[in-house]
Amino acid sequence: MLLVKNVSLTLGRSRILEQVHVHARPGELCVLMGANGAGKSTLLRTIAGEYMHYQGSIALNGRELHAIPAAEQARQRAVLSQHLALQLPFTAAEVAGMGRYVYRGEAGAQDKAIVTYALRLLQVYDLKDRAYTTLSGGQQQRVQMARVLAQLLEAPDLHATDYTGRKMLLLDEPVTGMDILHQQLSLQLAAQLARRGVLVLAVLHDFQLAAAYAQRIIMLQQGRVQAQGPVDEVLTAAHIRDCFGVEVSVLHHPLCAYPMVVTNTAATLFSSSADKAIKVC
Ligand SMILES: Nc1ncnc2c1ncn2[C@@H]1O[C@H](COP(=O)(O)OP(=O)(O)OP(=O)(O)O)[C@@H](O)[C@H]1O
Repeated sequence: MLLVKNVSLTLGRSRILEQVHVHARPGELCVLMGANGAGKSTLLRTIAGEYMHYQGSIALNGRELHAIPAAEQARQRAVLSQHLALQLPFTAAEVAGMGRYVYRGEAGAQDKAIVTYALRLLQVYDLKDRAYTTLSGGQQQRVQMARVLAQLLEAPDLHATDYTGRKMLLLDEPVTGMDILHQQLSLQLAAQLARRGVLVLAVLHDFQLAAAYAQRIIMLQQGRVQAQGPVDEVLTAAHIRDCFGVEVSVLHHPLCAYPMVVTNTAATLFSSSADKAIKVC
């Protein structure tokens, strides 16, 4: 269980998170949503132990983050950060293999089997010997997903282990740059991990993907939680208008049980004077 209670965070001179209160249970795929700059990545990074000067409380299974040694935290959770820049000429397999560093220095046979399994699941095994820097953006993102999967798994089989209460996966915009097939594949993997007891917290911008895969959505606005709860309760036209300033309709999906968010293109975002200014530019 992850319990974030009244967490506030200041970076530089700016208050980025304000009295944030969220919780997530093992086995849940929770999605963090909100406009650019709302504080999603900062919240994820704070939970990942990157900003330890937070005020309030962050507890994992009843233990305050401050009390969990960094090495233990690294074995409990895997983090996919936004905009990972790697300049050194590592191969794709070496990058995925970095996920195993938290367990031991030298990669043993089991580590190699897990890395191979993760690369195959993300369909990048055939790229394993390529220099990571020469891969396309979407391919790099799939290798990064393989890295966090390799960090999380205890066996080269997604279904072999029950991770309940032991593992947390933090994903910051995991499907950015991926094509539609690999977006679905990556989120299905995250959902499978959740079914094996992993607590998954993912930042997503796409309402459709959030509706399809989340059990709960947490919507942030200017560093505060604007809404959190089941998909149907949070993905409403009113919450989306408040958080994003966009008029949408929320419809019933004709085939699936989740809601469908469509933008109302008739509602213009520009006043006529702003419109003129754009044309002049
Ligand atoms: N190290 C920092 N120092 C000062 N301000 C920061 C720092 N990191 C982030 N911020 C500010 O905190 C706010 C929230 O940033 P954050 O990256 O968490 O937003 P986000 O919701 O993830 O946005 P996006 O959707 O654009 O990724 C932004 O205004 C950002 O400029």
